[in-house]
Amino acid sequence: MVAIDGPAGSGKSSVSKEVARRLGWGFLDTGAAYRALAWHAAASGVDTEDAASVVSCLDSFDYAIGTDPAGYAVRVGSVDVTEAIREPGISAIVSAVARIPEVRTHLIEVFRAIMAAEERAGIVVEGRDITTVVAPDAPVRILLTASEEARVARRSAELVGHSVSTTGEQLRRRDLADSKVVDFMNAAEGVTTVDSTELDFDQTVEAVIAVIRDSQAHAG
Ligand SMILES: Nc1ncnc2c1ncn2[C@@H]1O[C@H](COP(=O)(O)OP(=O)(O)O)[C@@H](O)[C@H]1O
Ligand SMILES: Nc1ccn([C@@H]2O[C@H](COP(=O)(O)OP(=O)(O)O)[C@@H](O)[C@H]2O)c(=O)n1
Repeated sequence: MVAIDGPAGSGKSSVSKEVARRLGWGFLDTGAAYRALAWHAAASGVDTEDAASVVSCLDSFDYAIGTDPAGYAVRVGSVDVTEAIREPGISAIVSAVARIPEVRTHLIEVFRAIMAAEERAGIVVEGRDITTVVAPDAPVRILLTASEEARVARRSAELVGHSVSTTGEQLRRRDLADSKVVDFMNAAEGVTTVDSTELDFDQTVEAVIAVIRDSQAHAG
Protein backbone atom coordinates (compact mmCIF):
# COMPACT_ATOMS: atom_id res chain seq x y z
CA MET A 1 0.00 0.00 0.00
CA VAL A 2 1.07 3.57 -0.72
CA ALA A 3 -0.15 6.51 1.40
CA ILE A 4 -0.02 10.02 -0.10
CA ASP A 5 -0.90 13.29 1.67
CA GLY A 6 -0.59 16.93 0.74
CA PRO A 7 -2.35 20.29 0.39
CA ALA A 8 -5.09 21.15 -2.14
CA GLY A 9 -3.98 21.16 -5.77
CA SER A 10 -0.62 19.46 -5.14
CA GLY A 11 -1.64 16.70 -7.58
CA LYS A 12 -2.54 13.98 -5.04
CA SER A 13 -5.58 12.68 -6.81
CA SER A 14 -4.42 12.86 -10.46
CA VAL A 15 -0.89 11.63 -9.70
CA SER A 16 -2.04 8.81 -7.35
CA LYS A 17 -4.57 7.65 -9.94
CA GLU A 18 -1.92 7.43 -12.67
CA VAL A 19 0.57 5.71 -10.34
CA ALA A 20 -2.12 3.13 -9.44
CA ARG A 21 -2.96 2.62 -13.11
CA ARG A 22 0.70 1.96 -13.99
CA LEU A 23 1.16 -0.46 -11.07
CA GLY A 24 -2.15 -2.24 -11.72
CA TRP A 25 -3.29 -1.26 -8.22
CA GLY A 26 -6.45 0.24 -6.80
CA PHE A 27 -6.82 3.93 -5.95
CA LEU A 28 -8.75 5.62 -3.12
CA ASP A 29 -9.49 9.34 -3.02
CA THR A 30 -10.42 9.94 0.65
CA GLY A 31 -11.30 13.61 0.12
CA ALA A 32 -14.27 12.44 -1.97
CA ALA A 33 -15.90 10.99 1.18
CA TYR A 34 -15.63 14.29 3.10
CA ARG A 35 -16.99 16.10 0.05
CA ALA A 36 -19.83 13.58 -0.33
CA LEU A 37 -20.77 13.94 3.35
CA ALA A 38 -20.81 17.73 2.95
CA TRP A 39 -23.06 17.26 -0.10
CA HIS A 40 -25.34 14.86 1.84
CA ALA A 41 -25.62 17.23 4.82
CA ALA A 42 -26.41 20.18 2.54
CA ALA A 43 -28.93 18.09 0.56
CA SER A 44 -30.56 17.06 3.86
CA GLY A 45 -31.02 20.73 4.67
CA VAL A 46 -28.77 20.80 7.75
CA ASP A 47 -26.52 23.68 8.79
CA THR A 48 -23.04 22.35 7.95
CA GLU A 49 -21.49 24.75 10.49
CA ASP A 50 -23.37 22.95 13.28
CA ALA A 51 -21.38 19.84 14.27
CA ALA A 52 -24.26 18.05 16.03
CA SER A 53 -26.48 18.41 12.95
CA VAL A 54 -23.76 17.06 10.67
CA VAL A 55 -23.13 14.13 13.03
CA SER A 56 -26.86 13.34 12.95
CA CYS A 57 -26.52 12.86 9.15
CA LEU A 58 -23.94 10.07 9.52
CA ASP A 59 -26.59 7.37 10.09
CA SER A 60 -28.23 8.08 6.74
CA PHE A 61 -24.91 8.56 4.90
CA ASP A 62 -24.93 5.64 2.46
CA TYR A 63 -21.56 6.12 0.75
CA ALA A 64 -19.95 4.16 -2.09
CA ILE A 65 -16.82 4.77 -4.16
CA GLY A 66 -14.96 2.59 -6.64
CA THR A 67 -11.19 1.96 -6.54
CA ASP A 68 -10.56 1.45 -10.27
CA PRO A 69 -8.04 4.13 -11.29
CA ALA A 70 -9.41 4.00 -14.85
CA GLY A 71 -12.70 5.48 -13.64
CA TYR A 72 -14.80 5.40 -10.51
CA ALA A 73 -18.15 6.77 -9.48
CA VAL A 74 -18.94 8.38 -6.12
CA ARG A 75 -22.45 7.64 -4.84
CA VAL A 76 -24.61 8.70 -1.93
CA GLY A 77 -27.57 6.32 -1.83
CA SER A 78 -28.66 6.02 -5.46
CA VAL A 79 -27.36 9.47 -6.46
CA ASP A 80 -24.18 9.77 -8.53
CA VAL A 81 -22.38 12.75 -6.95
CA THR A 82 -19.06 12.33 -8.80
CA GLU A 83 -19.32 15.75 -10.45
CA ALA A 84 -21.40 17.59 -7.86
CA ILE A 85 -18.84 17.15 -5.06
CA ARG A 86 -16.17 19.05 -7.07
CA GLU A 87 -18.26 22.23 -7.19
CA PRO A 88 -16.77 25.27 -5.40
CA GLY A 89 -19.94 25.36 -3.24
CA ILE A 90 -18.91 22.01 -1.72
CA SER A 91 -15.22 23.02 -1.45
CA ALA A 92 -16.42 26.02 0.57
CA ILE A 93 -18.21 23.92 3.23
CA VAL A 94 -16.17 20.69 3.31
CA SER A 95 -13.55 21.83 5.87
CA ALA A 96 -16.25 22.55 8.48
CA VAL A 97 -17.55 19.01 8.03
CA ALA A 98 -14.05 17.43 8.05
CA ARG A 99 -13.02 19.06 11.34
CA ILE A 100 -15.69 17.20 13.35
CA PRO A 101 -14.02 14.34 15.31
CA GLU A 102 -17.03 11.95 15.01
CA VAL A 103 -17.00 12.47 11.23
CA ARG A 104 -13.29 11.62 11.03
CA THR A 105 -13.65 8.50 13.20
CA HIS A 106 -16.55 7.31 11.07
CA LEU A 107 -14.87 7.92 7.71
CA ILE A 108 -11.55 6.42 8.79
CA GLU A 109 -13.43 3.14 9.44
CA VAL A 110 -14.98 3.41 5.98
CA PHE A 111 -11.52 3.90 4.40
CA ARG A 112 -9.98 0.98 6.26
CA ALA A 113 -12.83 -1.28 5.13
CA ILE A 114 -12.35 -0.22 1.49
CA MET A 115 -8.58 -0.80 1.78
CA ALA A 116 -9.11 -4.26 3.29
CA ALA A 117 -11.57 -5.21 0.54
CA GLU A 118 -9.20 -4.23 -2.31
CA GLU A 119 -8.65 -7.19 -4.61
CA ARG A 120 -5.80 -5.78 -6.73
CA ALA A 121 -2.18 -6.33 -5.58
CA GLY A 122 -2.12 -3.02 -3.71
CA ILE A 123 -3.84 0.33 -3.28
CA VAL A 124 -2.75 3.96 -3.44
CA VAL A 125 -4.67 6.01 -0.86
CA GLU A 126 -4.51 9.82 -0.86
CA GLY A 127 -5.74 12.55 1.45
CA ARG A 128 -4.50 14.67 4.37
CA ASP A 129 -3.96 12.20 7.22
CA ILE A 130 -3.28 8.92 5.43
CA THR A 131 0.47 8.86 6.25
CA THR A 132 -0.14 9.82 9.88
CA VAL A 133 -3.55 8.55 11.04
CA VAL A 134 -5.35 6.30 8.54
CA ALA A 135 -2.35 4.13 7.57
CA PRO A 136 0.76 5.17 9.53
CA ASP A 137 2.17 1.65 8.99
CA ALA A 138 1.94 1.80 5.17
CA PRO A 139 5.19 0.54 3.62
CA VAL A 140 5.43 3.64 1.42
CA ARG A 141 4.37 7.09 2.69
CA ILE A 142 4.72 10.25 0.62
CA LEU A 143 3.99 13.94 1.16
CA LEU A 144 3.23 15.51 -2.23
CA THR A 145 3.76 19.26 -2.15
CA ALA A 146 3.99 22.19 -4.58
CA SER A 147 4.26 25.95 -4.12
CA GLU A 148 1.00 27.74 -3.41
CA GLU A 149 1.37 29.57 -6.73
CA ALA A 150 1.63 26.30 -8.68
CA ARG A 151 -1.31 24.77 -6.81
CA VAL A 152 -3.58 27.78 -7.41
CA ALA A 153 -2.62 27.82 -11.12
CA ARG A 154 -3.44 24.10 -11.47
CA ARG A 155 -6.79 24.34 -9.70
CA SER A 156 -7.67 27.47 -11.72
CA ALA A 157 -6.98 25.65 -14.97
CA GLU A 158 -9.62 23.07 -13.95
CA LEU A 159 -12.25 25.56 -12.82
CA VAL A 160 -13.01 27.33 -16.09
CA GLY A 161 -15.25 30.34 -15.57
CA HIS A 162 -14.02 31.08 -12.04
CA SER A 163 -11.47 33.85 -11.49
CA VAL A 164 -7.92 32.92 -10.49
CA SER A 165 -8.10 35.26 -7.49
CA THR A 166 -11.33 33.70 -6.17
CA THR A 167 -9.99 30.17 -6.68
CA GLY A 168 -6.72 31.14 -4.98
CA GLU A 169 -8.53 32.73 -2.07
CA GLN A 170 -10.72 29.64 -1.57
CA LEU A 171 -7.80 27.24 -1.79
CA ARG A 172 -5.80 29.23 0.77
CA ARG A 173 -8.76 29.45 3.13
CA ARG A 174 -9.41 25.70 2.88
CA ASP A 175 -5.74 24.78 3.46
CA LEU A 176 -5.66 27.07 6.50
CA ALA A 177 -8.81 25.50 7.98
CA ASP A 178 -7.68 21.94 7.16
CA SER A 179 -4.17 22.43 8.57
CA LYS A 180 -5.67 23.18 12.01
CA VAL A 181 -7.00 19.61 12.04
CA VAL A 182 -4.05 17.66 10.58
CA ASP A 183 -0.54 18.71 9.61
CA PHE A 184 -0.10 17.94 5.91
CA MET A 185 2.45 20.68 5.23
CA ASN A 186 5.34 18.96 7.03
CA ALA A 187 6.41 15.38 6.45
CA ALA A 188 6.10 13.17 9.52
CA GLU A 189 9.01 10.92 10.45
CA GLY A 190 9.62 8.30 7.76
CA VAL A 191 7.54 10.16 5.16
CA THR A 192 9.27 11.08 1.87
CA THR A 193 8.54 14.52 0.39
CA VAL A 194 8.01 14.87 -3.37
CA ASP A 195 7.89 18.55 -4.40
CA SER A 196 6.15 18.87 -7.79
CA THR A 197 6.58 22.64 -8.19
CA GLU A 198 9.21 22.28 -10.90
CA LEU A 199 7.96 18.96 -12.28
CA ASP A 200 5.34 18.40 -14.96
CA PHE A 201 2.61 15.81 -14.42
CA ASP A 202 4.58 12.91 -15.94
CA GLN A 203 7.74 13.75 -14.02
CA THR A 204 5.72 13.82 -10.80
CA VAL A 205 4.28 10.37 -11.52
CA GLU A 206 7.83 9.11 -12.24
CA ALA A 207 9.13 10.66 -8.99
CA VAL A 208 6.43 8.91 -6.94
CA ILE A 209 7.06 5.58 -8.67
CA ALA A 210 10.80 6.01 -7.98
CA VAL A 211 10.06 6.39 -4.24
CA ILE A 212 7.95 3.21 -4.35
CA ARG A 213 10.63 1.23 -6.25
CA ASP A 214 13.29 2.50 -3.88
CA SER A 215 11.39 1.34 -0.80
CA GLN A 216 10.66 -2.04 -2.44
CA ALA A 217 14.39 -2.44 -3.18
CA HIS A 218 15.25 -1.66 0.44
CA ALA A 219 12.59 -4.05 1.69
CA GLY A 220 14.56 -6.71 -0.18
N1 LIG B 1 3.21 18.20 -11.66
C1 LIG B 1 2.14 18.73 -12.23
N2 LIG B 1 2.28 19.69 -13.15
C2 LIG B 1 1.22 20.27 -13.71
N3 LIG B 1 -0.07 19.98 -13.41
C3 LIG B 1 -0.27 19.03 -12.52
C4 LIG B 1 0.81 18.37 -11.87
N4 LIG B 1 0.29 17.50 -10.99
C5 LIG B 1 -1.05 17.64 -11.10
N5 LIG B 1 -1.39 18.53 -12.01
C6 LIG B 1 -2.75 18.99 -12.36
O1 LIG B 1 -3.16 19.85 -11.31
C7 LIG B 1 -4.56 19.71 -11.07
C8 LIG B 1 -4.81 19.46 -9.59
O2 LIG B 1 -4.40 18.14 -9.28
P1 LIG B 1 -5.25 17.21 -8.30
O3 LIG B 1 -4.75 15.85 -8.57
O4 LIG B 1 -6.69 17.47 -8.40
O5 LIG B 1 -4.69 17.73 -6.88
P2 LIG B 1 -5.18 17.41 -5.43
O6 LIG B 1 -5.87 16.07 -5.47
O7 LIG B 1 -3.93 17.40 -4.61
O8 LIG B 1 -6.09 18.53 -5.05
C9 LIG B 1 -5.04 18.61 -12.01
O9 LIG B 1 -5.66 19.24 -13.11
C10 LIG B 1 -3.78 17.89 -12.41
O10 LIG B 1 -3.87 17.33 -13.68
N1 LIG C 1 -7.82 12.48 4.43
C1 LIG C 1 -8.53 13.59 4.25
C2 LIG C 1 -8.94 13.98 2.96
C3 LIG C 1 -9.69 15.12 2.81
N2 LIG C 1 -10.08 15.83 3.90
C4 LIG C 1 -10.98 16.98 3.79
O1 LIG C 1 -11.70 16.88 2.57
C5 LIG C 1 -11.54 18.07 1.80
C6 LIG C 1 -11.52 17.74 0.32
O2 LIG C 1 -10.38 16.96 0.04
P1 LIG C 1 -9.84 16.76 -1.44
O3 LIG C 1 -8.68 15.84 -1.36
O4 LIG C 1 -10.96 16.43 -2.35
O5 LIG C 1 -9.36 18.20 -1.80
P2 LIG C 1 -8.46 18.66 -3.01
O6 LIG C 1 -7.11 18.77 -2.41
O7 LIG C 1 -8.46 17.58 -4.05
O8 LIG C 1 -9.06 19.92 -3.46
C7 LIG C 1 -10.28 18.74 2.33
O9 LIG C 1 -10.34 20.14 2.14
C8 LIG C 1 -10.33 18.34 3.81
O10 LIG C 1 -11.18 19.21 4.53
C9 LIG C 1 -9.65 15.44 5.15
O11 LIG C 1 -9.95 16.12 6.13
N3 LIG C 1 -8.88 14.33 5.32
